Amino acid sequence: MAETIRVLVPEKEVDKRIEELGKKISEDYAGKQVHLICVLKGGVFFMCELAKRITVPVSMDFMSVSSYGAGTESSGIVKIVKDLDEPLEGKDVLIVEDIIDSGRTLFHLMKILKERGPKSMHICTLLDKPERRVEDVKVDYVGFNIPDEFVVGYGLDYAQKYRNLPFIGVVEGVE
Ligand SMILES: O=P(O)(O)OC[C@H]1O[C@H](OP(=O)(O)OP(=O)(O)O)[C@H](O)[C@@H]1O
Ligand code: HPA
Repeated sequence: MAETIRVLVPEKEVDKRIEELGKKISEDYAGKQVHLICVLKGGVFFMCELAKRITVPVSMDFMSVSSYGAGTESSGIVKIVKDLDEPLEGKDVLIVEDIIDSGRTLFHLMKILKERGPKSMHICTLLDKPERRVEDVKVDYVGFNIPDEFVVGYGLDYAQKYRNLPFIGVVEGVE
């Protein structure tokens, strides 16, 4: 059977939720500058849309990480493939992710970034799969809690495809 995509969260709902998150973040960071960190590649679509809806001053940086594999299951111990350009010292940092699944990536990434002396560090994710959590990470802003299904769109890929879909979909018809 050919793979197909079933819509899980339509574009309008995603847009509306990002608007709400932008408003809440703008309230919570009133009087401050928020330093957004995008975890590439998946986080890029969400971060751009979110940043447009934040009304306090915003700065942005990007990093790319890969997990050290341990057999078939990723260990989540992250290796920095592309580091941030700017130091984090004294900044109010908000890490922006497309999805938190096992929590391993963020658990290890937070440890590395906290050592760089940010004034504060919080997490914002478009999607959260709480059922899949292995590492305990405190997530401050969540777009949608979703069931344990493999999703694509809005930055998320299946074999590097579908990142450009403007909605969240579930891949069907694959083994
Ligand atoms: O909570 P976890 O189980 O660690 O999974 C979440 C991580 O997996 C995805 O990245 P991926 O490695 O697929 O890279 P990509 O963003 O470049 O697609 C996602 O963007 C998170 O970084
Ligand atoms: O459901 C998912 N889809 C795409 N990438 C992912 N990385 C962790 N979970 C997912």
